[in-house]
Amino acid sequence: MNDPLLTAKNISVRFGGVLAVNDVSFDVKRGEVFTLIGPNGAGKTTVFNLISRIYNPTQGSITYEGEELTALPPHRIARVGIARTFQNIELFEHATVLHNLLIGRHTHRSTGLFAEMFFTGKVRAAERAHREKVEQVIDLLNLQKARDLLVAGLPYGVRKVVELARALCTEPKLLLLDEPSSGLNVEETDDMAFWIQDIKHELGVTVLMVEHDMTLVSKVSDRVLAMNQGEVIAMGTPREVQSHPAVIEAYLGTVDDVSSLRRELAA
Ligand SMILES: Nc1ncnc2c1ncn2[C@@H]1O[C@H](COP(=O)(O)OP(=O)(O)OP(=O)(O)O)[C@@H](O)[C@H]1O
Repeated sequence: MNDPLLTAKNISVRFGGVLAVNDVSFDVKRGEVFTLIGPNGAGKTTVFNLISRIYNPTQGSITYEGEELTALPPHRIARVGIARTFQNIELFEHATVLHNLLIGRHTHRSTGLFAEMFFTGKVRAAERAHREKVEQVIDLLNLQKARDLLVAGLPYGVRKVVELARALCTEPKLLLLDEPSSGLNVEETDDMAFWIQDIKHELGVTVLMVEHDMTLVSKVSDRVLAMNQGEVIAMGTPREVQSHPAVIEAYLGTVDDVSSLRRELAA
């Protein structure tokens, strides 16, 4: 658990005149849930998008399993074992849950076009393996009842779990979760916390997430990094970070976030 899977060193990102991320360093250890928090505009999404290769850093380096991640084009990240979910769910709405999950397996396809056209033994065996993996994920996230339903007809909370399932079907080492609780009610957020803990304990997947809901953050995170105005202001356990004076100060003015912090501290 102490071995870093990902290391960000002195990363900065500038968008024109805005320094969105300013000299940020951290590492994510294998097997942990590492969470980025901070008020709006703190730079969390920008850091997240650097790791999922949507942006390039203006300065600094990010290594993943010892290799420079910033040299990798965005379409290659799934191949090295990085999967992500989106704040606004991105699924094929008019396909079933099962089909969405099978699509999530495409990074593991190693059979050629000729073999696929003639559905050779190798293709049949690969197809069976893909289905088995998908069924395992369906069982893990308790999606049996939804497996043959169209995504378009599912409640929002279930779609969020399907998106998580699709990311897991790629068999990631690092799972990037972009605000997993956004749009969920309290009960669904509790379920999400349960799935994240299960993913960590059952599958040993390392999780890096951006999250606003402090209850979820406290429940699932091993370590938390707090940012404000592009800079790191605190890092440590959820409790250490939430009671850090710089964090409390950064949240002042965003009343909802402060009350949520206080509720957590009082708990
Ligand atoms: N593509 C972009 N072009 C220009 N400025 C950007 C871009 N993306 C982010 N920014 C700016 O960078 C800063 C950090 O934004 P970022 O979205 O990373 O913050 P955040 O912590 O994720 O906020 P939120 O919680 O509101 O999503 C903000 O000032 C934002 O306006």
